Amino acid sequence: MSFHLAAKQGEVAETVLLPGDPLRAKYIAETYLENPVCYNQVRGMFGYTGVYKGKQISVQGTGMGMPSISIYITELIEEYGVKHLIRIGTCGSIHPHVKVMDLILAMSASTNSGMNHKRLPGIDFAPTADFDLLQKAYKIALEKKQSIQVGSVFTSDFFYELSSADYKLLAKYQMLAVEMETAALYTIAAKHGVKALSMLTVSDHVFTKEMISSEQKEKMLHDMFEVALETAVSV
Ligand SMILES: O=P(O)(O)O[C@H]1O[C@H](CO)[C@@H](O)[C@H]1O
Ligand SMILES: O=c1cc[nH]c(=O)[nH]1
Repeated sequence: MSFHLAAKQGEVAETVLLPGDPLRAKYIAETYLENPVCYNQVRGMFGYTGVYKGKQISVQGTGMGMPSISIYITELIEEYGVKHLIRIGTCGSIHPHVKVMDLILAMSASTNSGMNHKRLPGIDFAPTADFDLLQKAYKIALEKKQSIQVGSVFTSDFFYELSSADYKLLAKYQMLAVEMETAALYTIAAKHGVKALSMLTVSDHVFTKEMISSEQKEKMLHDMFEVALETAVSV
């Protein structure tokens, strides 16, 4: 057991999918994995391990925001030896070229969080995806004819406080979308020399206020889960 995870040694796979919503973790395990075993229910943050196409895969909820995901991925890496971490999240488009329902593969993540200034004093660290995972996921998403965007995202501590002017400035610098965890994932993966990728379904557009319907969301999340699972078995 670690502080926030009830798994015993050997119960977590080397490759873990990471949705923010713990119920999404439960859904993925029960829908896509053979013989799923729930290893964590502490704080309702479900974690499961099962088999996909012959390979052990885990799926672990992370909660929302950098502090929450930081706790889970630190314990997954340090206590359970996880080597590949693939976030499967949602995000809001801030860019004219990025439509709702697109799949974003986040090459890098800027942030307004102060965590990395504390971690790396005097440095503006550039949290970056693992290239091997990124190119594998890109190839798989292309084969599945998904509408893919590859680029930089913005990881925000705020869901509500940013203004239109803030979002416009981010878009001017070619940030495609906002979400709340990727910068922490990439930073902590880099610290431990393990591989990480964040893939994000665009659930809404910050400027147009367009949102995907629940049926569209189900389909788009399904498409993203398949890309994530295929990527997971390819590493
Ligand atoms: O859908 P998830 O993975 O939770 O990701 C996004 O949704 C949450 C906000 O609603 C934040 O966690 C944000 O990053
Ligand atoms: O963090 C998020 C996630 C989805 N949509 C947003 O606008 N922000």
